[in-house]
Amino acid sequence: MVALGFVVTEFNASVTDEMEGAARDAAAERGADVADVLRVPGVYDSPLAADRLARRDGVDAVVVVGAIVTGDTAHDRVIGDATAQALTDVSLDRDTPVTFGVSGPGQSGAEARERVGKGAEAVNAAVDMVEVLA
Ligand SMILES: Nc1c(NC[C@H](O)[C@H](O)[C@H](O)CO)[nH]c(=O)[nH]c1=O
Ligand SMILES: CC(=O)[C@@H](O)COP(=O)(O)O
Repeated sequence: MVALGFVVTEFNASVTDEMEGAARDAAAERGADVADVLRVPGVYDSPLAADRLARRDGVDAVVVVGAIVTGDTAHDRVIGDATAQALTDVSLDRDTPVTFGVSGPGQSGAEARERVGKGAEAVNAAVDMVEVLA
């Protein structure tokens, strides 16, 4: 059975709670175990938590769940770009799949609600990657 670590972000929690629920459903459908969950304040804070999970014995892949919404500045893009790169680095450094269940940037809160399936997509990608690399 594939063991997943989840990093779930609390910023925009009304959206990320739903994303986590869909991600858990997807894990159950794929027969994967959610072995560990770390909750962090926001997407920007997720790489260190992902790194910790990727180091843990028994975690085959890490799924990051979050939603970045647009404010008045380019802050959302800074968060998205920096985090995507950092999570890629964690995956390559730890030789462990780290999948990106993060919606945005460039979306409103309402648009984020239309994308709550991103967490489930990331679970499917994580299980696929573990199987491909086995
Ligand atoms: N604006 C969003 C954030 N901002 C918070 C950062 O992710 C981070 O927690 C803070 O800068 C402290 O390090 N986070 C999201 O997940 N989504 C956003 O839209
Ligand atoms: C992207 C956000 O939701 C927020 O943290 C930043 O908003 P702003 O660009 O208005 O500072």
